[in-house]
Amino acid sequence: MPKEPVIKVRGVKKIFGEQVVLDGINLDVYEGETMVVMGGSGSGKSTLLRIMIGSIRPEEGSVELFGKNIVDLDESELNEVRKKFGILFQSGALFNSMTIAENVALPLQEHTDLAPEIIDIQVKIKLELVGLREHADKYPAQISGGMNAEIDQLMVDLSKKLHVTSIVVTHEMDSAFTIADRMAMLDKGKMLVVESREYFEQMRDTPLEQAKQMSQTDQLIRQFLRGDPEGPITKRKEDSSYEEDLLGTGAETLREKTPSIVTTRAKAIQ
Ligand SMILES: Nc1ncnc2c1ncn2[C@@H]1O[C@H](COP(=O)(O)OP(=O)(O)OP(=O)(O)O)[C@@H](O)[C@H]1O
Repeated sequence: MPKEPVIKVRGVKKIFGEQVVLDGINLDVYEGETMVVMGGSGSGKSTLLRIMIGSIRPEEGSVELFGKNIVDLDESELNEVRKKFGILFQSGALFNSMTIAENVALPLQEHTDLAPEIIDIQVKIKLELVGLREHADKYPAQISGGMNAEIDQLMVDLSKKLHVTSIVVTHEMDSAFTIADRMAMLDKGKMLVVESREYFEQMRDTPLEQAKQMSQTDQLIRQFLRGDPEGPITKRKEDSSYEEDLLGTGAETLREKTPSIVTTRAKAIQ
């Protein structure tokens, strides 16, 4: 594995309103590896991903993609960098009124000067790579059913064949363990741990008696991976007030604001 990462996140901090959603995040992703980002609901996974693709800017820190800090780029410079990577949404994000082949051709038509016959060939190659060449003229709705289970294997195959670098956010643990080379776990806006898949497998498979000797962090990771009802995550929830549990770190802020909201409403009623 080369020393320099293709994606280098350093000291990223993101604040929404008064809530610190990401706090000093560091992450390196190396060429050809699949990095799975995990974490509880609201831990900041989507926000981190959105910062990494330049769709939102952090208050602090840098994100280097292919050696370029994208945090300082303007929209047209960002679009140049964006040509080097793809974004796949859970829902597919395909144009439903266009065939599969037309969907794949679109970015090539929009962003390159390639002749139509070259684009045709490229589309066929791309579809063959993902096992969809025979479905080229179908519409997205005609092929979506039953494809989900194949996506994991597809990612593993493509990563091997093309040496693609991937960052995946998922809640599905089976999927995470199938595709990941390394995994990163976010917890309440902080990067808890970035480790090999084997490390996380070891955490997940540690028997309860042995797990009791582990650090709080390892026990938290173990509970998260196993989805166990008991453990440090549950304890933390039980120890927090209902308000904190409901509103997270924003609870304090909202509490401060509540009187003014109430006042405004009262005034409106009068
Ligand atoms: N545009 C926004 N404005 C205000 N708060 C936001 C915004 N986007 C995200 N947040 C808040 O930031 C926190 C982290 O959200 P984020 O969506 O990154 O979490 P997540 O780990 O992806 O969660 P999930 O697994 O539920 O999708 C949450 O408290 C969320 O409410």
